[in-house]
Amino acid sequence: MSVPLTFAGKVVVVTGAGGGLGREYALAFGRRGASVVVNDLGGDIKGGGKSSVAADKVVEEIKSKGGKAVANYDSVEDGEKVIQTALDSFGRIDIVVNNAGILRDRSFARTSDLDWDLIHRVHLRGSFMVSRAAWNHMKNQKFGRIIMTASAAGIYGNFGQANYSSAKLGLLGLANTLAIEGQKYNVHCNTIAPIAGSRLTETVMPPDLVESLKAEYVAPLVLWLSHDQCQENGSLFEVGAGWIGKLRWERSLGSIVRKKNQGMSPEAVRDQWNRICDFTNAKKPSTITESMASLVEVLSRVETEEGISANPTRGAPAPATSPLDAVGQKLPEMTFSYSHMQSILYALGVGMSTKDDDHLKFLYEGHEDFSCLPTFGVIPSMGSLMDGGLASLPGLEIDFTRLLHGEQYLEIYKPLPTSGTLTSQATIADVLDKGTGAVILMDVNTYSGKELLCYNQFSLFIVGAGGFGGKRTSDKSVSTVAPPKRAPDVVVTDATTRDQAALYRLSGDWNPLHIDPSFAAMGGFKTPILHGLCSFGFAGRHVLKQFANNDVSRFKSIKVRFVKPVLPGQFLQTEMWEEGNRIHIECKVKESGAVVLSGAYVDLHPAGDVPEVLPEVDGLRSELVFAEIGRRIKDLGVEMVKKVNAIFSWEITRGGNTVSLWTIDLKHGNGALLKGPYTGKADVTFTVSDEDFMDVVQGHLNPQKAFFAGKLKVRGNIMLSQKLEVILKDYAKL
Ligand SMILES: CCCCCCC[C@@H](O)CC(=O)SCCNC(=O)CCNC(=O)[C@H](O)C(C)(C)COP(=O)(O)OP(=O)(O)OC[C@H]1O[C@@H](n2cnc3c(N)ncnc32)[C@H](O)[C@@H]1OP(=O)(O)O
Repeated sequence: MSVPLTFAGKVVVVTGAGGGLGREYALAFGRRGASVVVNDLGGDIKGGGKSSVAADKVVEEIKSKGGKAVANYDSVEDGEKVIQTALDSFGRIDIVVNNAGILRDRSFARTSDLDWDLIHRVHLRGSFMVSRAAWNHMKNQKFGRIIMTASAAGIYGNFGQANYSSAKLGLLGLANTLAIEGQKYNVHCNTIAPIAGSRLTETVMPPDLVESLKAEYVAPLVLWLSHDQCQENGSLFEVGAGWIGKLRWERSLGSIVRKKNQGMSPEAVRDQWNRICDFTNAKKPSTITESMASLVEVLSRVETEEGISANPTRGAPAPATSPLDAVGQKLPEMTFSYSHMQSILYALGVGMSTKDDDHLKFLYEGHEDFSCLPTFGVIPSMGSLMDGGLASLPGLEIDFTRLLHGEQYLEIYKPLPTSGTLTSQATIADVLDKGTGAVILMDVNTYSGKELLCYNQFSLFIVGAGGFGGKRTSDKSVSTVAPPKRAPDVVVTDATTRDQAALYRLSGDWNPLHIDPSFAAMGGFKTPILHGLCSFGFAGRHVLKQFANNDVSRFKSIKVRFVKPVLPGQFLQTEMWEEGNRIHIECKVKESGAVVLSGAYVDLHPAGDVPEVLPEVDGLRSELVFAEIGRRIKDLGVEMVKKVNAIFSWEITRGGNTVSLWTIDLKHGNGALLKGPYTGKADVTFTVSDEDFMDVVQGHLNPQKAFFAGKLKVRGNIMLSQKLEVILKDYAKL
């Protein structure tokens, strides 16, 4: 048996409680133990006259059944007096039911100033005055329930009720805001649109319909919404004849009607009208944040895309897409030109300072060893990605207020130049469904000319976008690694400044989340948060200094997971464990002790070990070749075969003749690249265009470079053993 809802100890004010719905509410509250203030001015339905009779009768009725009640005869416009009665009689106020109302129906053309003002004063201003008088009492006692009474006339409009409709829907707006402001004080405000046979409805409905719309079929909803067990807040209900339904907003997906850097024309609006009004796949924003978020997303799309031409099927509903559609998609090539200024700006952005002597090599272009920080490797693709490249992919309808940087892996193949022009190619490697969010894995290769300089794996966490039916893990993801279970070998504490994010963003991550308080609020943050890659840069340089003496050529790779946001101005504490050439990292916010970077590590090249440079390859390392080949083969979706083969080879052919054959023996050390005649069967064959072929044989074009540049094409069957793949992965970890 369910426990009855009681209101013992609670004090309720019901306005307009002399009859109809208000009377029913007052009686019901009285029966269930509440102390009731029965407010009624005793006027007629048009707002004329004044009498205490109506309220007194209801008070007597409540008392006669053993309840507690007092009458109040003030106008709701004197809200203070109404609430004062509750305070004087019962010492507190817990619940306000704004019910009082009058009608002055007129067709719009005949509505006088008085008709308009009177209705607004009683309904809208009256509810405001009574609620405001109760508000602070409710806030202070951390409990309050307010009911607003709207009407179907307000929601849908009704002939002859322009004044009433507008006041009634005004009440909904008032309630929505009170719900937000009261939430954290447990002061809830909901709105009902009752359809009940009352003095008001009698004037517009036939008597038999009025009969079935009894006030007693509305009161139970009011009581439930007023109870402390009920957590509903900011909602609107239609109720009548024993039926209750909840209402919400629905918004069409809409359409972008302008192009980047162009104005917006009424013709474009006309041409997109069907799409604008099409409710297929409609959204249901329930907060201003949700509503704004899609606008932000639209803005970012306008900046990158095509606008109208993005919707080739004019007038047709947008096709349903899934995040999984994005897997394997490549983004347009990105070009990034920079001078020493960007290198220096980045170094400042991740906390370098001239107060540390050994930072000068990163801050002064005249320094004899002027260098670019290795973690700058995340920057060349950042601007283009943030400019909307990512959002342009099918299936990735990213709500940017919900995008958090989840993880980052960066591998450097050659120290980054302090200036230059680099190109980057990005591919969506996978999309994961983490339940609480979606994770987008994006692989980015950055080249200087044809030379691969670095590889990034961005892992982007879209909060709330999970549940689309994707897989939870991916073999494409570079894993985090837990630190050893012992005290760290080195701990460095470093201050971020209040303007750290404002400075860091100048390096290309323009996400407003890090600077704009209102955007941050949309993402649920009290203040803008620091870029994940800024803390990443701090941690990276801590390792570089402590374990590699700031020698950038020793920095091989870095992986981090961002587990909690950092606020600009907080202290970062980087704990480091040395395990051979791997330095494990965990980063905390010193003030709170909260771990912010976890499972992180930096891999260093051994001291004194010049990275192995293949004679023919001009700077490319053999394991990189493996990793790249592995990635490319996987990209081709080749079926795995059980054949285990430690020799991986490919040949360059022309006219069916093998001209050059390259073999990688995975058994040998770091994977030496062997050149020479190979008598066995080649597992992989690549072909090359005549032009490129000539360049290769004449020594102008290195085969590996041609391969990376996509000039060597795969031909024939490719067989890749599982063992080989495992080995390739192991190489990636070296
Ligand atoms: C477009 C251009 C590219 C560049 C984009 C750059 C954008 C930048 O401007 C944006 C930023 O810099 S944001 C600032 C940096 N990031 C952060 O502060 C995020 C901090 N992390 C969090 O808040 C939570 O971990 C959070 C919210 C991420 C996850 O927390 P929960 O939802 O509570 O998840 P939880 O219950 O702990 O775990 C659920 C599953 O998700 C996995 N997971 C958790 N944290 C993850 C993370 N950080 N990255 C990836 N996966 C993560 C968990 O492992 C778990 O999955 P499983 O059960 O399979 O293990």
